[in-house]
Amino acid sequence: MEPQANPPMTSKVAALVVAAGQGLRAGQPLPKQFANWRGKPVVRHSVEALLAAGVAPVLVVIPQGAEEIAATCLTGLDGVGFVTGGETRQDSVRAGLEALVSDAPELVLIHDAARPILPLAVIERLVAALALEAGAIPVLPVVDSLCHAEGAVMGAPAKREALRRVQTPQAFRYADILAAHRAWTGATLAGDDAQVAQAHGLTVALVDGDEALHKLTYASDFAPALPLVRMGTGYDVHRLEDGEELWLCGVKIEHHQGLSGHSDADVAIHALVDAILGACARGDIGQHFPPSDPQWRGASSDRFLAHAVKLAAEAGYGIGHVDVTIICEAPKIGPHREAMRARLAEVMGVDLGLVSVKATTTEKLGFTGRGEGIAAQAAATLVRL
Ligand SMILES: Nc1ccn([C@@H]2O[C@H](COP(=O)(O)OP(=O)(O)OP(=O)(O)O)[C@@H](O)[C@H]2O)c(=O)n1
Ligand SMILES: C[C@](O)(CO)[C@H](O)COP(=O)(O)O
Repeated sequence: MEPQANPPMTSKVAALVVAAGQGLRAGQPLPKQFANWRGKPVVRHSVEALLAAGVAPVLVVIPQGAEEIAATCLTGLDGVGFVTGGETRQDSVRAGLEALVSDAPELVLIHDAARPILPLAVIERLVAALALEAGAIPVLPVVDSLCHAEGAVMGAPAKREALRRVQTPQAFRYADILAAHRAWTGATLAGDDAQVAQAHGLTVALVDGDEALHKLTYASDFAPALPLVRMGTGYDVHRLEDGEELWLCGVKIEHHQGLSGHSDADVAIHALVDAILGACARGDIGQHFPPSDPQWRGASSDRFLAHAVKLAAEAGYGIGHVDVTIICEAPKIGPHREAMRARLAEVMGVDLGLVSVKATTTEKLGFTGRGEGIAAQAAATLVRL
């Protein structure tokens, strides 16, 4: 028989979603499969994906006594049934397979509820592979080098080229995997259903997995998703006075007056610091470096900028770009622009191309127009590291 390249998803494919664990490592207030993740209960994500793929029935294997919470998590979904699981994952899968006996589907997908994102393409690859083999599993290559551990020291190196990370769903011809589970006599538990199948003499095909199938295991997996890009703005004003130095964007400029105020009164850096702090929601410059604190009197503003970049990095972000606008009648900023860009880039540790410095006047209007002070505004984008 010719192998079917891309068989249509029909009711010949059933699914077991194993959701009977305790989720202890995830440290959630309730078993992780019922906890909320990216807007809905963990288990609901993959059940919806299976139903949308045309898989039926979808049996969800749940802990003893969890019918109510499971029903709440999956409310409104047709074609879903519940089965009580066992003490181990293997027991839970076995219970689910036995519950499918009367349906006797041709194929079955066995999936961890703890892997919420289930791409349709993976399901299609698995089902296609079952045209040739009794089982199929999604796998990913290993990117790190590998070694065995001998206590706290390194044992023999392992060849990563020959190894794969195994995900779920794992797909099988139903009759074969049921027989394999029934026949399991291993002294220890199998790592997954593919190992049960292999022990029964079945051949298991490898298909491409997907990083999106990541298994939620630890509390950190439940942390809110950080946006890819964040944006902040800053604005500052300092008074021009006789007898003061003029520092703008970390560059000292010869001028008949200088700016007075917090630190070296580098109004442009202050606006930029607030833009970066704003982008990572870490308050403003005055919170981190209070003007009342004598240690900042006359201090170089470079250190505030370096600190803001460090706080952004601690929040998981690097500088995407910065754009500073200096608002004054004098001095002329143009002759200093490149030195300013270079200094900001150096302090922030970023490429020059990510730094923009601009200037404008207010047509002699207002305090900047009258030369009483200089204002600056800044925008910064942060990108997830
Ligand atoms: N007796 C069990 C144990 C696990 N599972 C399911 O198997 C999947 C993979 O297991 P794992 O991530 O280890 O989940 P838990 O066993 O719940 O986690 P922990 O070990 O942290 O308690 C999960 O969807 C889990 O609900 C199950 O159905 N029955
Ligand atoms: C089935 C599995 O998800 C495949 O990678 C994995 O073996 C489950 O292991 P766990 O220890 O039950 O999380």
